[in-house]
Amino acid sequence: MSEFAYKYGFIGMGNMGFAMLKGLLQATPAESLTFSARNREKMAKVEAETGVHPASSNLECAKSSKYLILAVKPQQYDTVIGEIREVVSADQVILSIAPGITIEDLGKRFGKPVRVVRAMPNTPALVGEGMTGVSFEEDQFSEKERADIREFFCSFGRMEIVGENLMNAVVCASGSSPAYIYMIIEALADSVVKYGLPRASAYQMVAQTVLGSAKMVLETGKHPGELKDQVCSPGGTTIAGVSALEEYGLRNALIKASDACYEKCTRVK
Ligand SMILES: NC(=O)C1=CN([C@@H]2O[C@H](COP(=O)(O)OP(=O)(O)OC[C@H]3O[C@@H](n4cnc5c(N)ncnc54)[C@H](OP(=O)(O)O)[C@@H]3O)[C@@H](O)[C@H]2O)C=CC1
Ligand SMILES: O=C(O)[C@@H]1CCC=N1
Repeated sequence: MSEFAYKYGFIGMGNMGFAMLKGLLQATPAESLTFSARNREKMAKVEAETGVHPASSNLECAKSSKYLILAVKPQQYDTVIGEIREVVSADQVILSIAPGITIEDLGKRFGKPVRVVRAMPNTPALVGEGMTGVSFEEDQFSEKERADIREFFCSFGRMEIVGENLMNAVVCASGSSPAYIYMIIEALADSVVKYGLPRASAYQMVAQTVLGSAKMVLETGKHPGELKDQVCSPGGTTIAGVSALEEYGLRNALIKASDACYEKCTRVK
């Protein structure tokens, strides 16, 4: 019997905490989960929607959870750690999802031996299609804990273990990039509303196309360039569009987005 009342405890229940919680609930009973945040009204709403009981405080959440997920903004880390430091023990596992905060840095902030898993999930976790890059020192965790860590992240999508030196790149690849994809969906929809397609149809057609195209990459294993070529009939409509995208710098715009995102990761405090 575990000494902890809950298997997973979330501190912070905003966009990312809630997305992970909802995904997790597909595979985990509500009774094994808890959470804390600041706003009592919002917490009551989450409880009503999910059946997950909130803890009375961050301290209570930290004390009672085997796996403690820090789902607050990086700027809140020191406040939260200050509140929970005394009750966190090396028997627990801290899951940190903030960009730019290293495992070593987190250890220093706790000022005592803690075991940390550093991860970068994304909001599609809400619909079970998350993508999480995960980094941890394997030998610090038991076989059961490693299985639990995998089960946690897989409950709301795919996960891949990466070296910690690649975590900033993961932020660019999957943590932040859903925002870019939504911008592309919005812009592409605008571009066809211009030609008379009703807005609702435009979002549905474009979003389903993004979903289908992503599935093609994941399930055929073909190079994205090859899949693109299959759409481009010689002298056809698509190559005319592709040519315009090259002229206006789509590829370079995305590369520059990752440069800016990566650079920002190195400056998170
Ligand atoms: N949003 C995203 O796409 C992704 C975010 N992340 C990371 O996840 C973390 C959370 O981000 P996100 O969910 O977007 O942020 P939100 O602002 O949506 O949520 C933050 C949550 O933290 C709570 N909170 C703030 N201060 C405290 C405190 N002192 N004690 C307890 N709870 C507190 C807030 O509670 P209340 O509302 O009650 O004030 C809120 O529930 C960040 O580190 C972020 O970088 C990682 C990957 C993707
Ligand atoms: O924008 C941010 O800082 C967070 C981290 C990744 C996605 N959202």
